This record gives sequence, structure tokens and C-alpha cells, in this order.
Amino acid sequence: MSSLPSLEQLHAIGAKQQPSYDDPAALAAAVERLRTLPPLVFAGECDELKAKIAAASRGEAFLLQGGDCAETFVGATADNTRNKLRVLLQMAVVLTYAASVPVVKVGRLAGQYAKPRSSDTETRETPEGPVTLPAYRGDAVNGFEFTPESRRPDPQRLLDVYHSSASTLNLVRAFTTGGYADLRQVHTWNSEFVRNSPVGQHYEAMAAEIDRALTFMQAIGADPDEFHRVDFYSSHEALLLEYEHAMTRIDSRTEQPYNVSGHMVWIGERTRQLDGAHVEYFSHISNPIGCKLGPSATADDALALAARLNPTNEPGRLTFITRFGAGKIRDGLPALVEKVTAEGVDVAWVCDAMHGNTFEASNGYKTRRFEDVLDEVQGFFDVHRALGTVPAGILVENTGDDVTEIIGGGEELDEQGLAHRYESVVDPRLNRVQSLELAFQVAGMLQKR
Ligand SMILES: O=C[C@H](O)[C@H](O)COP(=O)(O)O
Ligand SMILES: C=C(OP(=O)(O)O)C(=O)O
Repeated sequence: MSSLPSLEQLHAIGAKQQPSYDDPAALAAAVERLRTLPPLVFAGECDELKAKIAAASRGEAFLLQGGDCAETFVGATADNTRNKLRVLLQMAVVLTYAASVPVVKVGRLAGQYAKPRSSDTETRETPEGPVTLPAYRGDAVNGFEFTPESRRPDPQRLLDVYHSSASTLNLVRAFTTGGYADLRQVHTWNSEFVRNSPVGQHYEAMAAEIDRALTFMQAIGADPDEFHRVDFYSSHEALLLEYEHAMTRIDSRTEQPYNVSGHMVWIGERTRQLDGAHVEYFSHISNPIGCKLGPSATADDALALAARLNPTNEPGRLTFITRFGAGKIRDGLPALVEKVTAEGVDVAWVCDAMHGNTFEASNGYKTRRFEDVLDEVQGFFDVHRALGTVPAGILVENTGDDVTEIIGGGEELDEQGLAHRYESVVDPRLNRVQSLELAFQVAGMLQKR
């Protein structure tokens, strides 16, 4: 860990996927303001999550990380936050009940506002001919609207990220401790729309069993706190150095730097260069961290990253989030897991079943197939079973709403159906029914683990 390099030192190392701001004074002012604002999370909570991820890496718990691909400021409403939380609580209860394993709940939420992009620019055809503007990089950077004003990176947005994250987290804390997450509410989390689907009915049957079990527990005088509240953690890709650096503070207990903008932060596939600024920054913070590993990652890359990011081999500190794609995971993952395990490196293996499965539908929508998502998770479990190692969790992009962004699943959404309610500003998300379907399938895999 040790002393954090300055922002200037990090930029001198070279950071990928950073916006080009045209007003350095406004950027400096936003960073200075951020440095004065209170932490959004506490270092002690980050340590608590680290211990839970360590348990997941040993197979004593299971990590469920989910939420939007990209949060938006207009989307940070009470209804949206409740819906997102609700679907994750439903998924968690399915996994816990069906597989008898504690679920560590981590939202891609309250900070997931910055996106790496394949291209710095976007070109659209207009009546006046093709127009090229900076790519949308998430609300933390610029606006989605395709105009020069909106696409200009605006440092003021970094402060908006802070305030939006603070209000989301405040609501999440209220929901998770104030009664909404009470297990007695297990039925009310199931909305009308879901209840009428086959998976919704499956869920209702399970919820009725949980009710009976709770009544029994109460009758014998057992009513632990855990029945009434849940632990829920926030996470995001720590992409924008200005924001993440300004939100890094020295913990008074340990005197170590923590990123206090989210409990867990991760390094994306496009910024995990061993000699890059992101890896350098992450090597100095004490949070539990994730690092994405795509099909181009070698076992030696994984070992070198682990040596830089977790030199003391602290359990729960490092999660490798693999995102190979359904077609590649069975061939690609074994070499990584084998070598990392053989070297005695302590990591939690989590399957991001989304980012290797994206493609453009014939009508232009960016989508994924539900069956590919499921197949990648199955491949992930298969590989770990064959190697005798632990599949510690999954990462999904999902929403609490009934959007139409991913094809397939029980509702058999097809490419034409994507237009019905496609709302994501970057990548497609599982809707509520698809999220629950996945949870039941994963619960089955977990039972066999
Ligand atoms: O969410 C992940 C990335 O930001 C995204 O997949 C990149 O998308 P792009 O290829 O459309 O830029
Ligand atoms: C950008 C993401 O994924 P990746 O870095 O794996 O492409 C993400 O999870 O939002």
C-alpha cells in the first residue's frame, strides 16, 4: 500500500481511457472541491467486505455483483434505486435459499458513472452528412445527447457523480436497514409483472417456504437481526483518475489510503496494463479490488497483476473478474486458474458473464444472448469443478425494470423485441425476469459446487 502517488505522477505514468478536458482550471477546482467532501463509505466497511470476499474465495459464501452498465444522473431516482435493489435482493434470496450459502451483495451502483469506450469518437449520419463527436463516456464525463455541447467533457460532472452517489447510497442504506430488506418482505419484492411469469411463480413458491421457515424460527424464539436487514455494498470501475484520486483518503485507524467513493472498486479490461497508471493507483489503496481478465490475458499476466496488486497475498483483497465470452471460457480460463492456484496466489474468481458476449443485432442494437450469459456461467462452474477450485461469484449487468435489451430467456425476446424498451446508454442489461431466471440456474450450479 504505502503513500499514494500524486495525480500528476499518475498521469505521468500514462493513463488510458481518460477524457480530454479543455478547461484545466475548472478541472482543478472540481478536484479540489472533491477532496474536501466527506467520504461516501468507511474504510471499516471496506475491510468487512474484504473479509466476506475472502469467505467467498474459500467457498463459504458467494459474491453477487450486479447493477447498471452505466448509471445516469436522471436515473438516480428513488423508484429506480428501489427496483435495482429489489432485483438483487430477490436474486440473493434465491441463491441463499436454494444453495444454502450466504450471498455477499455488491451493487454496480452509487458510482458507476464512467465508461471506457472502444473508440474516442462516434460518427452519426445526419441530413447534412456524417457528424463526428466525442464518444459518450458516461455521465461522469459528458452527456449522452449527440450534440457538441453535450459531448464536451465537463469537470463539473465529477461533483455531480459525488452528489448522485451520495443520495443513492443514502437511500440504499435506508432500504437495507430500515425494513425494506426484511425477509418478511420476500413476497412484496415480487412485482405483478414477475409474479405472472413462470420464474415468478417459482419464486413465489420459494418465498412461501421461506415464510413458513421464518414463522417456525419465530415460534421457537429465534429472530436474529439478519432477518431484518442486509449488508449491501457499492462498487464501480475506478476509471477517472481525477475523481478516484480526490476520493482517496487516509484511514485514521490504519493510516492507509482507501478509496472512499465505493466499497469495492475494479480495474477494467482496457486499463489493466501492468505499467499503467490504474494498476499503480490500485496498488496503493486498501479496498477490496477487482481486476477484469479477458481472453487476451495470459496466466503470467494474472500472476504479475496479483504480485503488483496484492503483494502480501491478503485473502479477499483481489478478485479476478473473468470475462471471456461463452465461446472462449472453457478453453481460456483453465490455464489462468491452474497457474494462479499452483503459485499459491489468493484470489476470488468471479465470472462476468456479460462483457465477452456482446454483439450488434441486425437492427443495430447492442445486445447479448441470455443463453450465452448462462453458458458462460456454466463454463465457469465447469472449469472450477474440473480443477477443484472455487467459483466465488458472478457479475451481471442488470436492472430492476422490464427492459428489452438482452435477447432470449424464458420470455424469448427476439431482435425485433429489443426496440420495445431499450434504455441502456451503453451496454445491454438483463431485465427483472431474466435476472431471476439466471439466479435460479446459478443456484442449481451452486448446489452442485
Ligand atoms: O461496458 C463496457 C464498455 O464500456 C463497453 O462495452 C464499450 O463499448 P463500446 O465498444 O461500445 O465502446
Ligand atoms: C467496462 C466493463 O467491463 P470490461 O472492462 O470487462 O470491458 C464493465 O464492467 O463495465
